[in-house]
Amino acid sequence: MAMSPRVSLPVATIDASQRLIFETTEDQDRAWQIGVFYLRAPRSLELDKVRCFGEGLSFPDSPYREIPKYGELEGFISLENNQQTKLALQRHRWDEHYPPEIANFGRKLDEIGIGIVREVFHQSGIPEQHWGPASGGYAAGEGTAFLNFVHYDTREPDLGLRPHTDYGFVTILDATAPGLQVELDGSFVDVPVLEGHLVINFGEALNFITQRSDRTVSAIVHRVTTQSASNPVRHSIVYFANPCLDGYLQQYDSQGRRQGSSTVHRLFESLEHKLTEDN
Ligand SMILES: O=C(O)CCC(=O)C(=O)O
Ligand SMILES: [Fe+2]
Repeated sequence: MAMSPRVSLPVATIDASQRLIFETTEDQDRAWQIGVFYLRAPRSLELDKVRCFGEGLSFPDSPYREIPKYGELEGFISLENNQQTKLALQRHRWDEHYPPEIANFGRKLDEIGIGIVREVFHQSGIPEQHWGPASGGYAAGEGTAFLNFVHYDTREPDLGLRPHTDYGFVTILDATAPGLQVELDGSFVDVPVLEGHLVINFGEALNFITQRSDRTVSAIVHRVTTQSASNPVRHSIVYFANPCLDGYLQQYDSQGRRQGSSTVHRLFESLEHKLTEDN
């Protein structure tokens, strides 16, 4: 297979007060502009243990494969026309179906996700009283979130995951092997696994709610290359920070004036078709 160029991404950390810090303002500018960066993983996450849990799900006899489907988006799902197979659950079901340490891990990712979204709002100039309503509750600790455990079915010839942007605000990704690529200047480049770091990318809903503010973030197009049985096995832990799915998103400017809104359904529907339709 032809090698793709590798990208060098900005690196951020989360400080003790859950604020997102970049080494330089240029790094932060680039993260906002391209919509993706690395985040040093806080040690308290105990990623190794959570990775083990995810690996267990790829075995055919895993009891987690019996978790029922809740609608289209939750449960044990094999995505059509993609190799991606996943157990996906929204926050309000974590305690019912995940072991306590996994549900707690999800809540630690909630804190990170909220910290990142709040930093985006800080930079946007949107007055703080609007952050909750603008984000369908997410910035105020509501909204919803998915904690998904993903693997790639190498018996299928498809791409691991077709090119797409994520729907929500922020995606937090931990992957064990190469395969993720992002689109920069019209071509796909590899995002190497950086030990001890998560990959963060911004989604469409965050782009939408910052569009009329002082600082808009981009939602980056990304994909996962076709995984074959001879590749190192790619497992990933994916957390999606989302608005309440039945709610609204609001666009505010830095004067606190409402400039536009959308139902979450309307924004997400258009994106779903792009990912799974055969074309
Ligand atoms: O598995 C990965 O690395 C990427 C997953 C992803 O992009 C997604 O689920 O939206
Ligand atoms: Fe994605």
